[in-house]
Amino acid sequence: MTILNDILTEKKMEVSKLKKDSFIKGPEKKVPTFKERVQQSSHMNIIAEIKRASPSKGEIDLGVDPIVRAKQYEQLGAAAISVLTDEPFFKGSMDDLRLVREAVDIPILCKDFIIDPIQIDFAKANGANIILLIVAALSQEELVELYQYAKELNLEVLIEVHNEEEMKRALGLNPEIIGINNRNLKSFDVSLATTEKLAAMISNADTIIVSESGMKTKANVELARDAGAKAILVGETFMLAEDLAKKFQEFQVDLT
Ligand SMILES: O=P(O)(O)OC[C@@H](O)[C@@H](O)c1c[nH]c2ccccc12
Repeated sequence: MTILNDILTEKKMEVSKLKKDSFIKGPEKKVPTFKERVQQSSHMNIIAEIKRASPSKGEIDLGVDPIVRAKQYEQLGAAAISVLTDEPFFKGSMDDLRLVREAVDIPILCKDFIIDPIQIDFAKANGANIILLIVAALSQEELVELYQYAKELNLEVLIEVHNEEEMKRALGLNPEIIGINNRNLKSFDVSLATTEKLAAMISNADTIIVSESGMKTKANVELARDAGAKAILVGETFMLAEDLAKKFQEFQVDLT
């Protein structure tokens, strides 16, 4: 059993308990899209993550105040904020997402393992603007269905891939945003060569490439940029940074 299988088993149980008519909808906020933010910026676009814990790292910062942290990220110029909402493995919650929604006016990514449309409704009700679809967790049919459903709800979709086969499947949707995860979900090993290898498969210059996971140094970010990434997704390094502002600025490398 891989960790992804464990997570998906748990997720199925969670989904079976969700009921559409029980959602309390927060007020809708008009914020720019992630795509617009990327198109208007000349430096590396940062999706800054609120990550309390993870299966690979264990506890990172269980007690983080999501409101304070989200405001910091926004002030530092984040293009978007990623909020992990999975509870069993990442210690996040939809409450975190809702609090962040109230605190900031930039797009928010609901970072979870989505396997059912009801989770997309739930994410939207709590203020998400972007959802994550992990190709490795879905059949092609499920991927297409969930992608279209999210689009109908006016959400942006980050389609995440780890290998060539998944990239081919993702490209079949002609998506606007593709996330390349540098972390191998089975071994947890991180290799930025994944971004280099998979970004080369994308021929549509309008596709926004997000290099995800394992960004630790400015050189890592430059490598992702040189491979074609216009955005990076950063969790651990920001959560553990002694000087967040300094780290953040270091990662906002020039794209031109
Ligand atoms: O903490 P890191 O190494 O900077 O990684 C952030 C993000 O890419 C990672 O949290 C992530 C990428 N894809 C995911 C899917 C589910 C949960 C988590 C993730």
